[in-house]
Amino acid sequence: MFSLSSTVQPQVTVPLSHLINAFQSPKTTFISLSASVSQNHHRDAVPEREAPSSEAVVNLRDLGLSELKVGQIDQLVDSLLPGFCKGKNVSSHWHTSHVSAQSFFENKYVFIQARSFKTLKSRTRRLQSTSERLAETQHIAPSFVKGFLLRDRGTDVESLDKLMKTKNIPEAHQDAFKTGFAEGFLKAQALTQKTNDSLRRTRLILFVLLLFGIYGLLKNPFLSVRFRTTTGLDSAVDPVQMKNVTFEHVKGVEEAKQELQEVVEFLKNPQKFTVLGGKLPKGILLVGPPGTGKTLLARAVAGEADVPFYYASGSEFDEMFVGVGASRIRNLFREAKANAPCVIFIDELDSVGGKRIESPMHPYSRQTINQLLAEMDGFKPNEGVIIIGATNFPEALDNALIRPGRFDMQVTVPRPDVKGRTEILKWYLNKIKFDQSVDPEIIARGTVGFSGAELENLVNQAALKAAVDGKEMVTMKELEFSKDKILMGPERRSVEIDNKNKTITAYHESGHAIIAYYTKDAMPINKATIMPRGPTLGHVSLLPENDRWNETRAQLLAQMDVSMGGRVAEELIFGTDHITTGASSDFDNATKIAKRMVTRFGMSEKLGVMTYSDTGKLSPETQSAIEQEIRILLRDSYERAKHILKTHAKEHKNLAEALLTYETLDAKEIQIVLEGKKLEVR
Ligand SMILES: Nc1ncnc2c1ncn2[C@@H]1O[C@H](COP(=O)(O)OP(=O)(O)OP(=O)(O)O)[C@@H](O)[C@H]1O
Ligand SMILES: [Zn+2]
Repeated sequence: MFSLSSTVQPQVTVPLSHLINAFQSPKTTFISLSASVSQNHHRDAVPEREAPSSEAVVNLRDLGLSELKVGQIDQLVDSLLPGFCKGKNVSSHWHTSHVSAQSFFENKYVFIQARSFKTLKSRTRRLQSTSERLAETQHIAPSFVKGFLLRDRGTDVESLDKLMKTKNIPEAHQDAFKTGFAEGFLKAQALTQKTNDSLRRTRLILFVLLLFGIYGLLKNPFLSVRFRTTTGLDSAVDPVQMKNVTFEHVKGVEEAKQELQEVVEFLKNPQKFTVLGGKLPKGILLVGPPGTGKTLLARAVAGEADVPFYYASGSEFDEMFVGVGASRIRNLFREAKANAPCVIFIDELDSVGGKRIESPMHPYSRQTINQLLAEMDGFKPNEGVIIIGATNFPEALDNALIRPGRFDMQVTVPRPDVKGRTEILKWYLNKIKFDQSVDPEIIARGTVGFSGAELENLVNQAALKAAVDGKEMVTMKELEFSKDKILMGPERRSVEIDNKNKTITAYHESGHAIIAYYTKDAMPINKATIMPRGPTLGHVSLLPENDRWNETRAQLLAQMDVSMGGRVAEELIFGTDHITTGASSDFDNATKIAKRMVTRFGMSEKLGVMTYSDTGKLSPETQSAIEQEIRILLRDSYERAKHILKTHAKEHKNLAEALLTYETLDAKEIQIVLEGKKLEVR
């Protein structure tokens, strides 16, 4: 690996003013846009309202009986009877004049009607259009208009009657005055009606929106959890039927599946177990690193037995409010017992059942644990409820929880081995389109330590990469790409690396590759690249044939030699004065191996088979003896690497040149180059 010790990360600096502009410009567009929208809206809305109106109508509209003003009456009179008011003193006492017993309608049409009447007819009429009403006025206006006039404004009607008297309107003009007055009133009514209608409509829309809002609030899982948190104690618990998840879906954890098989049998037929007097554990603890399929296994147990599955996460019970966590546990168990046989799964058990009794961050955790313990003690083993807990830190669990009668069965769910990884990769590859040349085992060999979830992610990322590149199928290239991305960070294609550095990197990486290729006990090469990725400028990846449970002395020495290859290449090709800092992580690696060989594996003749755990506490003599041994191992390794590179100088040069041309070479291509053949042009 050619590591980048002091690369300055490119930073994007944007002047503050640019940022402010960037924020303001969309804002202004938005404002101007919304302004234009509202203008349009007005442009549309105004004609609709104004359509049949004229100057007079606008004035008459104000003549709603409740707000009838003397000045306006004058205007009205003036517009209907021009010149009539001129020279006359307008009485300002009309409001207080004596109340006539009859309205002007009664006078005219001799229609006696009780005041304050309100009929359905009148209401419907109000909804009719103004023009229709105007046409009708001649015929039915008396009873209809009167309905409005008399509604509850009797005094005003009488005042109007009086007004005509005080204004001394001549007999001949009185009818015209009255008709004009009635027309104005009707138009005012029509307008008020329209406004009321739209108000009612708006209210209805707002109400419906509010209902939707509340519904959404309750449906949204995040909000509903919050909601439950605050409303308290009656959290709803819904089981999930897990018919579609079975043991078939969980790959590479055969032992765990076997152990859980008997739990499935028990759930399928609890009576069978009771008859024989067998006692099954109440709680099963799944222990393993994140993403290894613990949740999936618990689901599969419920799915295999075809029973309800209750999911809860430990952190859900962890409440700041007294009693809420405990009450949730109570609810969960009550529901489950009512639906036995079933599975309760508590993920992150450590966050509810951890040993943090007096922590101020979790003031009521003790209460919650106690409730959990009480519930677990509270039902009989044959009741048909199985509690499966999952944790990454079993050592953090409260001792009371792992006592017999509670979580008394532990099932380890480890990271998958090479066989398990191959199975998981095959399982997820079958869900996407992949090329026949894809060999899942090669990817499995290069992904030591990956969990099931990480392998699923690897396949998914490869599929995404293939889609982005416009490919029809996923090939090894995409799988390798996503593996490297997960392991070492994304490619840094944008970094401009000058030719000199590129050449150094090419020789450095080829150095590693040559040593790996010509050393008997080294791991086979998988790939060499000079593409910068994460903090490195290039790397060579090696693949163990199998997960290595044990390593031999020869294998450890070979690993050291391969590490040395990079620096040795720099020294041989560019000279001692031009060696670079790029080999630092190679030396870290080699030193670590040498140190473990001496202090832990008993592989140094001088220091024997003794282990030295805390080197700081050793005598100075022993310390220097250890250092001496480590140094010898490293020096010998360096010399071996030098020897190999000198012997294969030609191959070294060819490989470096091929890397400079192609950037990345896979195992086959490296072999072709090292055998002195020509690479096919890609
Ligand atoms: N052994 C496996 N076989 C198939 N798929 C797996 C396996 N392990 C993990 N996965 C995939 O990874 C996802 C996440 O795994 P899961 O949630 O079961 O892990 P977990 O061990 O419960 O993790 P955590 O400890 O973080 O809760 C699963 O939904 C599944 O898609
Ligand atoms: Zn290196």
